[in-house]
Amino acid sequence: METSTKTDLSSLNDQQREAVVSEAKRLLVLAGAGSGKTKTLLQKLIYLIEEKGVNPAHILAITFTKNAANEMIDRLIISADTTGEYEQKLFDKKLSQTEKNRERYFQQKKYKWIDNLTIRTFHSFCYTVLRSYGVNEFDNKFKVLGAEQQAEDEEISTHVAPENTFDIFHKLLINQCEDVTYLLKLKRYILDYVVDKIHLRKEENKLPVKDGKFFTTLDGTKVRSKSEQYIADWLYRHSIKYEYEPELNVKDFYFRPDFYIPDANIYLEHISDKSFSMKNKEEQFNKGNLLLVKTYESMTKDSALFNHTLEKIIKNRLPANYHRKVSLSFREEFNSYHDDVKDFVLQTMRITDMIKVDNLSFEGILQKAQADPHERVRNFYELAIPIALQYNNYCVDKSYLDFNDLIGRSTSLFKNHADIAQVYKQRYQYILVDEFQDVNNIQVELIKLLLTENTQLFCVGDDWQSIYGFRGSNVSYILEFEKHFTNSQLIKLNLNYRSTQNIVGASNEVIKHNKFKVNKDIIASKKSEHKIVIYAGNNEEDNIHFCAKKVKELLADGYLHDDILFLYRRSKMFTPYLNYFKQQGIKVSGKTIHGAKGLEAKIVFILGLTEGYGGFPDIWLEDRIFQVIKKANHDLLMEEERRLFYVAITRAKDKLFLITEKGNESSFLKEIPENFTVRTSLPAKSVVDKVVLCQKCYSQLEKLWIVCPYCGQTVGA
Ligand SMILES: Nc1ncnc2c1ncn2[C@@H]1O[C@H](COP(=O)(O)OP(=O)(O)OP(=O)(O)O)[C@@H](O)[C@H]1O
Repeated sequence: METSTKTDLSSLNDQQREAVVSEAKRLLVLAGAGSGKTKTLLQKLIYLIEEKGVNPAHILAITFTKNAANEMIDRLIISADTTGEYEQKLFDKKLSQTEKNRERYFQQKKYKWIDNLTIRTFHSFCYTVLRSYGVNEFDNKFKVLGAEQQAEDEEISTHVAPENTFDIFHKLLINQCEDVTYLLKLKRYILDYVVDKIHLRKEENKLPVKDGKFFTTLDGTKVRSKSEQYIADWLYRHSIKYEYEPELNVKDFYFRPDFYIPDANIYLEHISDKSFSMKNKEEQFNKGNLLLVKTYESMTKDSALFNHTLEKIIKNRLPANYHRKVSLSFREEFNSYHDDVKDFVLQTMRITDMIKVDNLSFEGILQKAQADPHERVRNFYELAIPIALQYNNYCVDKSYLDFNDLIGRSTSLFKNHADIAQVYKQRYQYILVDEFQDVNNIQVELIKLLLTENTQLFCVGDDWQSIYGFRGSNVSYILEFEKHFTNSQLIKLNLNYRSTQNIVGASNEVIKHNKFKVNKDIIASKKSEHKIVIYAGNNEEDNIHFCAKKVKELLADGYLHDDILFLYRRSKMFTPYLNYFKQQGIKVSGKTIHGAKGLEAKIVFILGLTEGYGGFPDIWLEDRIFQVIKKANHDLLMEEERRLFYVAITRAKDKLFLITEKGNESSFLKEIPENFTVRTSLPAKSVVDKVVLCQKCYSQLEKLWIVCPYCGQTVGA
């Protein structure tokens, strides 16, 4: 097969070249950030076709995102296009993304050898497998669920399900709540663990407690103890009206008994070891000839017995014809708790996803959860698993496949139909996988089902950049590659072409704190002219002003808007920055760190380097609920957080700005030795504020600000 391009082995270093020409049937290229993994993989593709005469139709290259697949195709077209026109169009700001996609499509058709290659994401590959053969396993006229990813893939987007996953789960939950027992159990769960967060109470005494009342009853009343909550819930479930702590003055003084039940005309006091003596109050009841019933904490230990007691003392005193029918509905019950129900739905979706990624059984997980010592965990699964099972049935019924199903159904198709597997095994004699550190169990199973002894499997990845553990990826496939793919060859790439010495040095030092990794000595090919800048403002506003000021300076120094990239954990962190930048006429792009995988920029700002929620590290997956499915200890989760920080740092080519907050700095910042960094500060803002200047002079002054005009002190460059 003649390609119009030439393998440029001379542009590769020794290790990259060794990987490209290797004849190993199983090969892992284990590399550091910016060491040319993608470049090596592309050269391998070209080398196979051009030097080895491999028919492109026999090559399957798998990426994780549609963007990565497109980038691979773009780089192949650029290498084939001697006119340089395609590259120009690709970077032409006047062309829209749709126009660029169309151009890619035409170019791909023009170069037959590129068109004959299969360069796909795992999902789109499985999508075509199931469109062709799915009738043997499921239905080949299926629709795909999973909004964000679909948008990236034109082929899949033509068969998108008309509803989204969240709405399906939510709808199924509402239907399930027609069963009143389920409804009230769900409400109790949400009130306890989402609204009241009773499981966090011991550690966080700071939770807002109004007037000592902490526990929320099923009808939304705030009461003082779990036992009072139990009594109130019992009354609610039996549709018996009650007043909580009504004010009473019988004869001598005012006081508040725990409950009054008007239809039975009785007062109820629950006595715990914390209760004050009842003597004086009981006298008042006698004087007023009112009926008081007492329940005791010891009774609550056995809920069946306590129910029976309440039945006896309350129901027997209700009028014989007492019948207060209240029909409970999802809408009414959760009227004030929409967001909390949403959290429950999202958590149910997450565990459904985790169970499917690891190909586990839903019933098995329910059983395991029931043996958990914590009531919260047991209750969660008892409520969530029925919804997850209904979701699966619903998808079958509607012929929907979500992204896990696409892979799961393809693996079972290959397992159950050797003849179909054979078609693919024969077709793809070369399988190349990018970002191998991100594979999950079902993806590896799929790859294994496509291999014969003679297939060349070529994987590239960086264990230090594995950041999708929370979605089910399993870094051990790269760490223990040899165990999964015997007789494999390992080639390490350790020269970083992207970043300067300080950036590479800092990233090496940070990652050293991880134990679960392959050791690599990554060295920088570029010398450093700048240190990494750490800025700790007093608050977010300070940080926004600092970033705006720096961006203006960088633009004035000749950098382009496109050279500057802002990175953060969650998109909403960037919103206040963007708003201010817009006011200032600054255009910069921002990405979540997960979304910046594989990208690079001359200047990188990393926002939110603080401790705690939303900062670094933020070990949100450390919830006992997830541990039922996947054991993950604190140290391992911490390591993934550190890898996320590593990915962020290593996107920068020349200059790196780390933005934190005074007094609340991320512990990861301390892992960077001081000789790589410089700390900076803005001129004291209050000083600048006292000077009333026009905007133009203000920004001039900010830029040149060296000496405070009042005290003469140097306040910053
Ligand atoms: N042998 C080489 N000589 C010069 N430059 C190279 C070489 N190999 C790679 N590069 C350059 O280094 C940069 C990083 O390469 P590439 O994007 O392939 O790295 P990567 O390992 O996939 O990075 P990451 O995993 O961090 O996203 C690119 O700008 C690339 O052109």
